Amino acid sequence: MKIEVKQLTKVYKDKKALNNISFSLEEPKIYGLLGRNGAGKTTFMEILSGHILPTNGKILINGENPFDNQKLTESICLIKEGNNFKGDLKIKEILRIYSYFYPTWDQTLAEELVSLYNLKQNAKVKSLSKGMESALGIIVGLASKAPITIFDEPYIGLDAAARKLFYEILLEQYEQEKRMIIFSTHLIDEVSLLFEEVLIMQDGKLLMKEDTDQLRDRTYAITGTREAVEGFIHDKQIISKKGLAGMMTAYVYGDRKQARKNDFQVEGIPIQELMIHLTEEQRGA
Ligand SMILES: Nc1ncnc2c1ncn2[C@@H]1O[C@H](COP(=O)(O)OP(=O)(O)OP(=O)(O)O)[C@@H](O)[C@H]1O
Repeated sequence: MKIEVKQLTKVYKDKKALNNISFSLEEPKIYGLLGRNGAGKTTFMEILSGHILPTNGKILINGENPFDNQKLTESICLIKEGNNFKGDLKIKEILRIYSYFYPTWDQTLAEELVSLYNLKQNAKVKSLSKGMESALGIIVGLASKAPITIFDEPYIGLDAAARKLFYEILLEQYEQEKRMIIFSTHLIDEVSLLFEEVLIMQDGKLLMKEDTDQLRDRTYAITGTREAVEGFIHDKQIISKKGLAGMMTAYVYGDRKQARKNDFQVEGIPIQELMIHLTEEQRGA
């Protein structure tokens, strides 16, 4: 699948939720779509899924507009934070409905996951706890095997063990058959190892789109005495710096070999930290 985002803008009354963004996604990868509250992530995913129209610009999937386009929407599965399913339906009915909708649906996987998550096929959605309802969303997203599967903060109420199970199955399924998975979450530390590429949004703009390994290679954290670190970073591009009791840690762009030569303590920067500091840097600018 090829997703082309061209000068995409969405305005709600006086709020520009998306502000003229352009990029493309071509490979079956696990993409992390990150950003602070209100950055525009959900709006982007809703347009991509063909649920809402942009104000200006467009998204093309394999050259076509996803809005009102069943041929395309049966290749896209969006699992939202909540309210994915009608309350009066039973779990087994939901699985049946989705099996009709998605040509790639895997009923065996769906049933396996229903029992792994201890759900009852005859239970109605309205009788489920928040976590159970999230589990059902995850099951549908995984079993859809849709070539574009989108999870928008899909696990409200799910405990840590249930989330871990989700990551494991997601990865296992992805390894068996690669597809485009777009994953938006605020629990970045937990999932960042799954991401092959990250997209960071800020105030309706795309701040960064980069391969995770490359991002890890071109950023690092150094710690040392304040004087030594200040001396080292004065000609470097800095993401942030923080001093405490005569010591300092700085997040830096560049090749970490030079820092190693200087006997600093050198480490990678967790993606969550990067996201926080990049979006702060931008806000302050
Ligand atoms: N239906 C709507 N009507 C009016 N404003 C909206 C609507 N949907 C979103 N917005 C506004 O557009 C902006 C982007 O919202 P969006 O939900 O896309 O952000 P987000 O990155 O998904 O945020 P979060 O991480 O909090 O879910 C916000 O300022 C939000 O208030």
